[in-house]
Amino acid sequence: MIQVHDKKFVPYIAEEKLQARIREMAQQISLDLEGKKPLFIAILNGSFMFAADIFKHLTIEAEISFIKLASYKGTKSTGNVITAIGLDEDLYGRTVVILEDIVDTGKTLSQFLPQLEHQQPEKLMVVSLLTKPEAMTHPVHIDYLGFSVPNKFLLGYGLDYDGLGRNLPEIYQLAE
Ligand SMILES: O=P(O)(O)OC[C@H]1O[C@H](OP(=O)(O)OP(=O)(O)O)[C@H](O)[C@@H]1O
Ligand SMILES: Nc1nc2[nH]cnc2c(=O)[nH]1
Repeated sequence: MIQVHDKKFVPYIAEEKLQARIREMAQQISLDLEGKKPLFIAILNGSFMFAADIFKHLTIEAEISFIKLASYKGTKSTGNVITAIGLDEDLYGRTVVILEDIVDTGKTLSQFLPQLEHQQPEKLMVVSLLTKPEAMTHPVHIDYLGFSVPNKFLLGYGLDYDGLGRNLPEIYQLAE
């Protein structure tokens, strides 16, 4: 059990299990997108660790870029997604792969994906380490998923509680 600010969290996904799944996902993506020179777009802040780990296990030619979107404050979605750093790349005709740490309500991606579609990429795919099917109010198709998890607030491996906990190498769940 660990404490961050006022809340207690219990271990949920161990580092070895995370890393093994990420390697499998990278292998599958490499097989499927061979020769496509995909452009990966990681959504900051939360995805920085996942993006780095998955990207280094890819065995194909690929590019990566970053965009900053945010909607969470404390342990709740504000329902208001803001773009804090935009995207410079031209997506026309490209295979574009979004990297997310978590798709929770689906609000962030359901607002962001249409903006990308507008630029007419050849293909637009989503990779997410985590999703919470019970929380999804804005359905988002996930092409490559790490783990499906219950509707409880998670911490660690990029995911924060009011700015803290992102550095934890494993994932924790809010204690009952
Ligand atoms: O599906 P949703 O309910 O929209 O939630 C998913 C979003 O929430 C997290 O970002 P957050 O807004 O917490 O910002 P951060 O990545 O900077 O912590 C996560 O990285 C996703 O982008
Ligand atoms: N830290 C954290 N951020 C999130 N953003 C969307 N869902 C979550 C979650 O469960 N934990």
